[in-house]
Amino acid sequence: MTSFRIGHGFDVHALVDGRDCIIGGVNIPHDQGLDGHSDADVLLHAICDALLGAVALGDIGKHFPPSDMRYKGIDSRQLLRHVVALLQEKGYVVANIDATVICEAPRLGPHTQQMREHIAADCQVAPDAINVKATTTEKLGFTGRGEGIAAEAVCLIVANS
Ligand SMILES: Nc1ccn([C@@H]2O[C@H](COP(=O)(O)O)[C@@H](O)[C@H]2O)c(=O)n1
Ligand SMILES: C[C@@]1(CO)OP(=O)(O)OP(=O)(O)OC[C@H]1O
Repeated sequence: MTSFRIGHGFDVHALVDGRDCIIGGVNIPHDQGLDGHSDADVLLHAICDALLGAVALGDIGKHFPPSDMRYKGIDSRQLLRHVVALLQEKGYVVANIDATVICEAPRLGPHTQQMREHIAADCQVAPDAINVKATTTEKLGFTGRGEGIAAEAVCLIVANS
């Protein structure tokens, strides 16, 4: 019988002056960027947590501690590729991922296709196995006030044998 597992991830990073706004591996033009120990790619972090959750391997902070200087400023695509390798060691491959980025600004619609292509390449799947959505919170809450950006992701993984 084919073995499937699901996972869920959620992440938030603050919007601050003087940082790049990197989401889904795309550097998006914006007057502020995301703060963090790494490049603070909130979408890729939610996806890493979903994949780690699916194989019961904890979370991103366990594998890449923010106290470890090896991860300072790291491109989160490297973290995602490492997580996918861990999945493969456990005998699983990605079936599909669906994710939502939550922010008032910047507008993400023009960039979601490129995000999908990056995520698909890093997960070694076709782009149509990856979906990236964007929503505002109608100016409500910390995302609505532009204080930060949140992302959620769910994934399905399948045993590769
Ligand atoms: N940062 C964002 C937020 C939203 N979008 C797109 O706008 C649509 C409407 O957003 P609502 O919050 O009013 O539902 C949404 O479906 C996205 O396509 C965006 O591009 N960037
Ligand atoms: C990605 C890591 C890497 O040190 O740092 P941050 O960029 O601070 O991101 P976070 O989503 O808080 O996850 C923790 C860390 O694993």
